[in-house]
Parts: sequence; C-alpha cells; structure tokens
Amino acid sequence: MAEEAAASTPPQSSAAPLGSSVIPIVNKLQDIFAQLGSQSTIELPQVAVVGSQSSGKSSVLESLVGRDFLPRGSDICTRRPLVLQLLQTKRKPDGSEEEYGEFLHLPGKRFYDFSEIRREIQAETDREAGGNKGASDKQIRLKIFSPNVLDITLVDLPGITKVPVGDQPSDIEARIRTMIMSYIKQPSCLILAVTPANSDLANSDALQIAGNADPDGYRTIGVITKLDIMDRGTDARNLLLGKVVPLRLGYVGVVNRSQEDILLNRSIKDALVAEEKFFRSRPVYTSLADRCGVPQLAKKLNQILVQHIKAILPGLKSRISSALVSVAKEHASYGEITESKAGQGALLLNILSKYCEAFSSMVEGKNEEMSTCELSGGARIHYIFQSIFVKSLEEVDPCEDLTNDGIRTAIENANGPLSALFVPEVPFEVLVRRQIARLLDPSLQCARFIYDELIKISHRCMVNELQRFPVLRRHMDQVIGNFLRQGLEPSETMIGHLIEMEMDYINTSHPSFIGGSKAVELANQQIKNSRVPLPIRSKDGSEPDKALTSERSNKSRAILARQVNGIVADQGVRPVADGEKLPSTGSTSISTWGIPSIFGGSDNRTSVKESSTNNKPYSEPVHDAEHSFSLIHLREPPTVLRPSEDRSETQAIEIAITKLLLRSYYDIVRKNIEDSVPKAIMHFLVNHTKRELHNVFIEKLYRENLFEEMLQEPDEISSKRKRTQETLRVLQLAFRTLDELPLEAETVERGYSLGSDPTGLPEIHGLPTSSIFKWKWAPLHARPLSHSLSVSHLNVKLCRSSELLQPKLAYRQ
Ligand SMILES: Nc1nc2c(ncn2[C@@H]2O[C@H](COP(=O)(O)OP(=O)(O)OP(=O)(O)O)[C@@H](O)[C@H]2O)c(=O)[nH]1
Repeated sequence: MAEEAAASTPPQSSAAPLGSSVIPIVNKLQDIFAQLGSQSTIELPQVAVVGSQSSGKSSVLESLVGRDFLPRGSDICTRRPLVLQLLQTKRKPDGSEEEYGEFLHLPGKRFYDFSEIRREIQAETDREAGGNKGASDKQIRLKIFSPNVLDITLVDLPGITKVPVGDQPSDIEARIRTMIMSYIKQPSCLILAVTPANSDLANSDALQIAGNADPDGYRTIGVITKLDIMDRGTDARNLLLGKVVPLRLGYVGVVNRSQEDILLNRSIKDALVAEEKFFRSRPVYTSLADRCGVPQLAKKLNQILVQHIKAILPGLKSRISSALVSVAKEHASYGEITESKAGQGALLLNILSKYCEAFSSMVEGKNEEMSTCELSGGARIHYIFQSIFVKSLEEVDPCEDLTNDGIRTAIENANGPLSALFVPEVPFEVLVRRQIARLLDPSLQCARFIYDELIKISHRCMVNELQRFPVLRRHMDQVIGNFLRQGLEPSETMIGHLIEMEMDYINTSHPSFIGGSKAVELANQQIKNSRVPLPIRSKDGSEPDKALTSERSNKSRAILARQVNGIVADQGVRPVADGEKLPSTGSTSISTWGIPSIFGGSDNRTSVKESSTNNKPYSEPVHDAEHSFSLIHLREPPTVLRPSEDRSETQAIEIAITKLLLRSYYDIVRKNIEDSVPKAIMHFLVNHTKRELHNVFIEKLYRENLFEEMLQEPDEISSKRKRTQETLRVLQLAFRTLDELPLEAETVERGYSLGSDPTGLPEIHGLPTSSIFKWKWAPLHARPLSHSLSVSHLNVKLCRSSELLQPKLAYRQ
C-alpha cells in the first residue's frame, strides 16, 4: 500500500527543488496577467498537448494531475482548448490533503468533486461549441489546487481529426490545425507531442505539427502512449530511443487507462501502479527507466519547463518593465483628481504656468519634445522670416512692372510744362514710392504667417496634459487666439508705419545709394555697350536716314554729358545764368531745389519735349482788314495724351538712369524692410505674447467660480485613468513578483558562476564576495550583512545591483 501511495504522487516526488521556486512565480504571473484579459501582451510559458484524436492526450494530462476530471467516454473528445493550471498546495498539519478546482468563468467557486469538474468542462464546452461535436477556440481556464501536483500550466487542445462528424464544418481539420498552431507557435510554449505506440510514428500528426512550429526541436517532448496494446512481439524501445524519429528532447513512454479501465472505474492511482508494474515486468524497458512512465514524464516536463522559463525570464522582465514605464507615463498624463477649491486653483495655476512655459520654450526652440524629423516652433518662424519673406523680397525686380513707356510717361509728367533737360528726380521719387508701397503686402502677409505659426504652436502645447480638460483647453485656445489677434494689430500698424516712413523720405543721400552721376555713367556705358541702334523715327513716322540717326545720337550723348556737368549749351536751351556755379565734374551735388539732388547742377530745363502725335498745329488762311494775313487756329488737344513715340537716345539713357536709380534705392529700402519687419513682428507679436500670455490667462481664466467648469473631465478620461491604474497595478505586481525570483537563472544567463569561500559566503569568479558585500551592501540596505543570508538571496541582490557588479569587473581587470 505504501508503495502504491508513493506511486500515486509521482509529480510531487519528482519535483526539482529549483523548479519549485520558479514555476510558482510564473503561475503567479499568469494569474496577474489574466486580470488584464486581452490587454496582456506578455506570453508566459506553458505546455500544450497535441496529437491526433484519441491518441491519449487527455489521459496523459489526467495522469499528470493524478486525478480523474476530464470528460471521458468513447465518443467524447476535447472540443475547446482547456488551460489547466496545476498549483501545488501544502498538506494540512494533520497530514490530510485538500484538492479542488476553480474555473475562471466561475470565480470563487471551488469544485472539490472532480467528477463535477468534468461535468462543468462538458457543459461549458457545449455552451460555446454546441452539443453536437462542434469545436471552438475559446479557452476554458481551470486551476487545480493540490499537494500532489507540480506547478505546471498545461493546455489540452482538440485532437487533429480528419473526417468531420456531427456539427463539425467540412474544414474541421484545417481549423483545428490553425487553433493548435496558434498555441504552439509561441516560442514560450513547450509541446507535448502525443503519439500512440500502435500507430506509425513516422506519420504522426503530433510530430508533424510540432515540427512545423518548432523545427529545431528545442521545445518538443515526444510522448508515446498505448505501449500496452502494441502488437505482440513488438516493443517501443527504438521509438523511445529516438531511433525512428529523432527528437532533441527525447521521448517518454506511458501506459494510461484503457477504455475498459475507465468503464470499470479504475482509479488513476491504480493505473499508475499498473503502469509501473508494466515497465518493471518487461526487461526490454529496464534500461530505459528514465524514459518510461508518467512520473518520469512529469519530472522531465518540470525540468525542461524550468530551463525554458529561466531562458525567457530576463526578456519577460524587460518587457514588463518597459510596459510599466509607458503605462506609468500614460497614467501620469491623466493626472490626479482634485476636489478642493484650493487644490483646483493650484492645479489650474500649474497648468496655465506650464502651458506658458511650453509655449515659450517651443518658440525659443528649447522644447524637450522637439521633433527631429521636421522643423517646428521657433525654427519655423525663422524659416518664414528668412526663407520666405526675405527671399521673396530679394527676388523682386523693382522695374519688372515698369515698361519703358511707363517710365517715359512718368518722366514727361514730372517735367510738367518744361522740357526735360536733366534726368528728373521727381519721376524717380514717384516711381520708387510706388515700388516701396509694393513691400507692404508681403510684410503684412509675413506677420499673418507668424500669427498662424503661433496659433499652431499654441495647439501643440501640452496636448496630452490638456486632454483631460477639454473645457479648459477650449477656453485657453480662445484666450490665446484673441490675444494673438490683438498682438497682430500693432504689428500690422507698425509695418504700415515702416513702409510709410520709407515712402515719406526718399533719402538720396544714403551712402549706399548709387547717386545720379554714377547712374548716368553706368547708363551711358550700357547704351554704348548695346550695339542695337536706337529706333529714331522722323516726325512723319518714316525711318530716318542713317546719317541723321547717327548725328542725332551723337548729339543726344553730348547733351546728356553736358547735363551731367551742369552745362547746357545745346540749341534751344536756356543759357547758364550769371553767377551760377558750374561744377567741373559729374559728381553729385546739392541741387538748388532744397532737397539733396541726385544730380548736380541747376534746375534749368529745356523744352526739348515733343508733343503727342496728331497734335500738329495747323493754319488756315484768315483775312484781317487791317493786317491782311490769315488767322492761325490751333487744333483741340486730344483727350488722352501719350508721350511721343519718338525714342531718342537721350530718352533711352533717361530710362536706363531711372531704372538704375530705382533699383539702387529699392535695394536700400528692401534691406531696411527685411530687417525691420521681422523685428516689428517679434516685438509686437511673438515676444509680446511670450511676455504677457501668463498674465492674460490669469486675468481671463483664473477665477474661483470657473474652477469647476474649467477642470471638468470627460468620462472617457476617468475610465482611461482607472484602466491604466489597474494595468499599472498589475504590472507592478508582476514586476515585484519577478523580483522575488532567486535569480540564479539570471546569474547563469549573464555568465556569472557561483562558488563559495571558506567564510561560507558565496564567491563570484573565485573572488570572495564578502569584501564587495561589506563595501557596498551595507550602505545600500542599511542593515548589516548576516551570514545566515541564503546563497540565493545574496545572488538576487548581487544580480540586481549593477553597481555591485561593477567592482567585480574592476577586480577582474
Ligand atoms: N490501452 C490504452 N488505452 C489508452 C491509452 N491512452 C489512452 N487510451 C484510451 O484511448 C482513448 C482516447 O484517449 P483520450 O485520452 O481521450 O485521447 P485524446 O487524445 O484526449 O482524445 P481527444 O480529446 O478526443 O482528441 C480512451 O478510451 C483512452 O482510455 C493507453 O496508454 N493504453
């Protein structure tokens, strides 16, 4: 009997001491993550049982558990994945034992009667998959608490079936294979590939599907069932030795209860005894004792599981810790709930201040969350100023919208009734003013762009933090929007002033201005260099002869040269008055008009201007009694007068000079505007907002009667907060649970070997750790080192502290 009892509790007796410390933690983690439901992304190690239908999967599971609890019967099969968590419990002090099961779908309900568990599995299967052999991939989760089990999580999966029966769809095989694959393809899953000994191992469905999921065979254990019903004269020796289909982790042969045993209500305990007898009585299996029987399978499973868990734990831990960090961050973004007025006020004030800081730092480019893939904040403002505004102004040709005719018209208009003698300043001033006025629009547009940017920046500030306060966000957006609009007005006014200032005083004494004489010189140069003869038409419109053309052209040049020198000696030109000073060179001098003249010399004008075409005087014979000659009648002047089409070289030079002057002066103004407009925008809009925003917020939003309204949270946020809080709690629990591990596993993972020195303290790489211990340990934990501290405890601490590992590395060097 005593022998029987021992055999009836195989898993416990075979439990590896190391395993008992790792597996409970994994089980605990599984429970922890089960609380998160589908949110859990961390896969924990488990053992899945796969094989064809009726290969003996459920029987193997039952034997491992040591209890009868799975639905049985000749036509009853597994139709939903059953996740079975075996949890080892302590025996009661009086030696009695308590075994019970609990379903996840029936929390708190303990099933002490295992046949009731079986019924519940069956009923729950029917609830989801129907009563007529239908299958479903929805799990049934069951925990078995017993002093007679090892801590293992097993998954019983539906058997691979070929022929659909009952309500099964025609593609049942493919569906079940997909379902099985979804479990066993996980690298954290160990595969128990069950094949009956009385079938062809080379054609085993179990080995085939396991091979697909685990081609290297690191996670697959072969299980050969039904050794007792093999053909007489045959045995499974070669199968178990891996000589038929080699398997890295090897095979274990088992003998489960037959259908007859079940019908006769033979207990598992009895079955295990019978199994032991079976192997003992067959000499062929004597030398394979470590590969035969359910207890050996349990032991093997446990060892492999522990190794497997050890291998994946470091990764699991780092995944949990990174999940912890991101969930903690998300949770923090939902903030705390504050009820009191004082608390609300402080919170509001804090938000407003932080917002202003965030706004300023974005504008200044000091924001920590600054993007590395695109320009943002202040950098965009700089781009608008330099690459849009300045560049656009630089690309503008001040003469581009001025035709030569236009310039001539302006010149003739400016001359008034007099003929032009000098290249006149008035048309230059008129035209340059017109060009300066053109700078107003782009300058205003630039201000608007910056305003838009500031609005964008304001929307990007504290996006996450303000998610929970949509009302406050709306009000803040409103306040900052109004405030920015208010800031836009003075900047626009200032820009208007800047342009007006430029228009009001054309400073021809500006040191960078080309000046009249230089312009004349250049214009002459240009005309000379252009070989195209100037079209000079005769008054009747016919082409002049070449001699005349050249004569006129020379004459024009001569006149112009004299104009520059202030000497006019051509015919029809007023002679130089007495006392008038005649500058001997063409340098710029002060004109007699009272403003700095762009040309030197007097304001003497000549009437060389020709009237418009069709404006010829005509005469009609008129008889007068006294003087007998005919009266001369003038033609009415036309309503619209255009400058003469006659283009003399003088006029060409005048136009060229005007253009040169325009370009030169425009350049000066453009530079001023390029410099002062951004300054005005920065002063009146950008920096003003930075300086005053906080005050404006306080003035508009910090009102006690508004606290409640401003800090209103949407329901969605409070539920998100609750959910992340729960996830955080679970992850923290998981992290702490992993911290409880005696991290020998990690130590080995990281390549540190353990030994011991004569002091009884463990050693790392042959160096006594006691010195490290005294040196670093005591201050860290504020309690003296006790020699009674277990080796594993010390390992844990040593592994956790990177600081502690550093001195060891230094030692080794
Ligand atoms: N003689 C003998 N019969 C066995 C053995 N293992 C299982 N059986 C019998 O084979 C039949 C099928 O066993 P199960 O454990 O239900 O097989 P299963 O793989 O779980 O079946 P499904 O869940 O339907 O896929 C039952 O009648 C078992 O009693 C064994 O080792 N020897």
